[in-house]
Amino acid sequence: MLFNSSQHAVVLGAGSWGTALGMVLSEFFDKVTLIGRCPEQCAEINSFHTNNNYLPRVQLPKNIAASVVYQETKDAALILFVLPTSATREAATELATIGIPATTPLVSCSKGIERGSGIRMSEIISELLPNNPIAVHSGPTHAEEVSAHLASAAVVGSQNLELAASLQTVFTTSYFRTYTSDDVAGIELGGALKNVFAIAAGIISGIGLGDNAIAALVTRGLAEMTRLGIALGGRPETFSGLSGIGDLMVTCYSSHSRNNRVGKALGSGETLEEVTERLGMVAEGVPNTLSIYEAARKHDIETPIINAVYQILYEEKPAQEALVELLTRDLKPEISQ
Ligand SMILES: NC(=O)C1=CN([C@@H]2O[C@H](COP(=O)(O)OP(=O)(O)OC[C@H]3O[C@@H](n4cnc5c(N)ncnc54)[C@H](O)[C@@H]3O)[C@@H](O)[C@H]2O)C=CC1
Ligand SMILES: O=C(CO)COP(=O)(O)O
Repeated sequence: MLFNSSQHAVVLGAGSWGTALGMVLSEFFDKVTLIGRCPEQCAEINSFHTNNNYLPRVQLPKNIAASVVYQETKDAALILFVLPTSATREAATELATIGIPATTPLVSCSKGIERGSGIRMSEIISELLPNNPIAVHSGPTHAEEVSAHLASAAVVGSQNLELAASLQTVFTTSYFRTYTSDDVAGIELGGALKNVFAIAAGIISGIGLGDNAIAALVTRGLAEMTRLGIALGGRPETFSGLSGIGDLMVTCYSSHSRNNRVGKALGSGETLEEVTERLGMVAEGVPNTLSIYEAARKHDIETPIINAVYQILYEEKPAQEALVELLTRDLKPEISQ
């Protein structure tokens, strides 16, 4: 076991998921520090043990503190990246500049791939901090439910098996169960790709279609996720697991999903600018529709649902028109790669 309870864990990101994961870690570690950006929000966490903008009505454990000072990472036994994917490179650069010990394990918990390079978050972190042990954590886990101690399961992935097993213990409580895997790419890609299908599910609700359409989307979305995910380096079986179909289902069906809410508002006629401004939190599917669409073109993979979401978000194609185009594509057998 690589960790003991007297150590200090640091979570980069004091938003909804950083706070909920901090709560999970606080059951193992004596001290957990959330690194945020806003001094007032950190003061609220330290004084009142609440984070009302992100998790209203949740009382945080007393051993969770918050700070805007990245230097707090220097004595951490474990550092989690729970930031919007657009902030991962900047945060990893900051840790490299501070000079954190090369032995500190780093865990990426964000869901997306980088625009331009098309690389995964753990690859960005390893590029900037090449000697630190690296892992990823993902699954069907909305912060609102985890912070309310509603039962959830996730998966931690690392090629370092001792690290994966140690993190499994740290990430397990009476309400949160964590499995292990060594398919780091597959885990990250499932989490990234499902965001686009969750926007599509929201659009379907927004334009007034029913349960049949969502079931078709989830099923064909899984086929598309698996096809593209394999091309980008994941293993097929991982997409049938918690970080694949598990996360796809929760975000396509749950009203907690920010991506789903973005899609629903778009389907109801709001503009992308209006809905993202109102949300006030990150919906990774919005930037990731661009990065994932570009990755699919680069690898020449057929992705009709991703293409439709891209056209609705970025080419002003009316959702109804995109839907008819999807339904009237060339006919084919159900099982085909
Ligand atoms: N909310 C959820 O239920 C889940 C979210 N995730 C993933 O976790 C990641 C973070 O999402 P949320 O916490 O939900 O987002 P959020 O929008 O609730 O919070 C993000 C936080 O990061 C802060 N931030 C941005 N740049 C920063 C920087 N450079 N340094 C420090 N803080 C910075 C923002 O100010 C904000 O407080 C995303 O990739 C998301 O897909 C994964 C599983 C569940
Ligand atoms: O990844 C998530 C749940 O597993 C969060 O999804 P949303 O960003 O759509 O809320």
